[in-house]
Amino acid sequence: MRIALAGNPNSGKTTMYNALTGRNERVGNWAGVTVDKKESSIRKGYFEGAEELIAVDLPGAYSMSPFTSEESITSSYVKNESPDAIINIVDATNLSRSLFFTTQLLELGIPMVIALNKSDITQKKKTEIDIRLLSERLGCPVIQTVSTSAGHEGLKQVVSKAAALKGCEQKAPYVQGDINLQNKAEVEAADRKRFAFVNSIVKEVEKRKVFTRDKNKQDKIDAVLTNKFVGIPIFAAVMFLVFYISQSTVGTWIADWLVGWIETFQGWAAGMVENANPFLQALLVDGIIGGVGAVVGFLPLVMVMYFLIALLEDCGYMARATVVLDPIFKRVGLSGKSVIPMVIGTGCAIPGIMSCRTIRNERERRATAMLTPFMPCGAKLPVIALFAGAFFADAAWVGPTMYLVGIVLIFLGALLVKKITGYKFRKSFFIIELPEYKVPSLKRATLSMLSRGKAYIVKAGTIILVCNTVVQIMQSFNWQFQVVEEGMENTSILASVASPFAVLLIPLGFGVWQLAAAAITGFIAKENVVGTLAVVYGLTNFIDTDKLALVGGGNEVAAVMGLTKVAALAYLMFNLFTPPCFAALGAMNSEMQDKKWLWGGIALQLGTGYSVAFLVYQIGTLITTGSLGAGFLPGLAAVLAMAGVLVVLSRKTQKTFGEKYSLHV
Ligand SMILES: Nc1nc2c(ncn2[C@@H]2O[C@H](COP(=O)(O)OP(=O)(O)OP(=O)(O)O)[C@@H](O)[C@H]2O)c(=O)[nH]1
Ligand SMILES: [Mg+2]
Repeated sequence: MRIALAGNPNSGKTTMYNALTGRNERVGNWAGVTVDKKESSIRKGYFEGAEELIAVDLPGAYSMSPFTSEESITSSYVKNESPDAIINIVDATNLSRSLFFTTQLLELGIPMVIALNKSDITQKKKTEIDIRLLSERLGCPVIQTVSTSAGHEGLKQVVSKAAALKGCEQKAPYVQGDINLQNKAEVEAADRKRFAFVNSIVKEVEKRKVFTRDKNKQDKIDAVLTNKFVGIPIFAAVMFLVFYISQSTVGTWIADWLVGWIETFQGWAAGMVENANPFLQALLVDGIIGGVGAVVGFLPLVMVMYFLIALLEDCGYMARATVVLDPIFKRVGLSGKSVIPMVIGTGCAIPGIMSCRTIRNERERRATAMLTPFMPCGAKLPVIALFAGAFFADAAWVGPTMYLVGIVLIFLGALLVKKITGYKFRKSFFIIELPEYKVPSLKRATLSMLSRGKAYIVKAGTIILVCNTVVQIMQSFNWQFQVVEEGMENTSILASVASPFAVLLIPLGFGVWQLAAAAITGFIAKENVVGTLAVVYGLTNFIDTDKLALVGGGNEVAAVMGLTKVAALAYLMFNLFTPPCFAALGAMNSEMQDKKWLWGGIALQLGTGYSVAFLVYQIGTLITTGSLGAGFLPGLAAVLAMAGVLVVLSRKTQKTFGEKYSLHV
């Protein structure tokens, strides 16, 4: 039999689901973590009886009349697929809000048990709830539970009660008469009546120690953290700390330590296969062990960051941060929650895009998924470092400028998306609900870190590995499948594939096949850019292709590439702000679930990268030399054509929306 877990957001449904089934679905200390239906069978320890029980975890909902897409998953599931029983998870700390949905569920006539969850918190706060009376008033069993402690007696009782109820009839305590659901006033009046009914029950059954000191303290902290003026500086400081710990101290210590070990191991392995076949040596020592080394050097930074972010999520801070940032993000058509994908995206765009899940509004979610890759990810750092080292004497402004440009592009891109999708005619419902503060759980943070880190490791281990091999072959062989000799790099397969693209890049200041080739391998994975440049320019003496770093000779590297500073900057930005990598596009695809949005996103990224590089190169060249760079006119034509498409698209939207929303008298 099938048992649905339904209730308000953040009431602990997924926590209970994980406890009952032994699964490991994502939980988080805020509303709207689960967005899909999930099902799995309940472990035997929780009930007696031979029949298989299947638990169905649903997204949280405040009401049966849905106004977000996740809520409609929930209401249509319980209405149309009639589960055999419902466990209604009620957040005991927020009884009156929860029971609104409860009374609606009870009207469906599906046997139901109420799990009065988070009862550990109510106990601590000395809030008393008269379970017996509540159960009597609602006409359904009520059981206290604590989902966070697996094996809790309450969980067993809830499951066996739900199983025993199959086929039983329960009488709904409140029935809403027939109303016209299209009529807003009627619906509101009915909702108000229901609230009055619910409040009358709550008054009877609940005795709060009016505002405990604890609650006051929380409110005071919230007043500061979500304050209009200090909230943002606090957020900036917290983020600075996260980056400082993960990128400059703890993360780098772990990385250095690991890389040291790998290098020792690499040396040892090289000694072992000294006399073996050179192909085997190359494959094992440089290919596999070296490749692992490159990932290991960067993974700890990402993992430490994800761990810290998970702690911030779990203790309740991130929910406050999204509230502070929401007014800013809303202006450009994003959600306060968009900040989380963007922060995560500075590690790797894939988990970043995947964390868009918790954004409830579909448009905001898709727009965020499309824009997150503009945040320079960890794989782009070696590219930035190479260009900063070779062309700008390691100037400190290069790195931060790239992040700043990324943020500006996100906002501009969001405005564009808003214009084209007619966003301004749509309301964004950001339900400001602040979860309780709590001591973050190290276990949950570790799990969250691992699941996000896994996305990166899988990418490194599959797509990148395969594509890298292909690129290696393309750059080492010519079309006759003979090994390309040094100095003859322009006869390789890669060169012939890249050359036609190079023509398109002339207006950007870098129309040569080598740079085009590196940009193309960069689409596969940004880690490749540095390695490909080293190979196609014969710079392997100056660039360590394992560590993807410049090892002295910055000026020589610059001389061999033959780029002006301005063109180098344009090339760097082109690599950073064109589509990220194949794997991230895959993540975008699965998050957006709409081909139009996916291609729109890719086009936006391509157009942005191209236009930014064009502007940087042409304007920079004009300033530094007094005349425009090569290919100005064709480049301008291309950029204007793209701008033209955007104008036409947004005009079209304005028109259709204008018609749709015009007032007919
Ligand atoms: N103290 C306490 N915390 C709990 C309990 N159950 C869940 N939580 C916490 O409540 C938060 C929300 O849990 P989730 O399981 O993600 O909630 P959900 O109902 O699935 O939320 P949505 O998916 O957003 O609808 C998490 O931080 C949990 O650790 C409980 O019994 N006691
Ligand atoms: Mg959930």
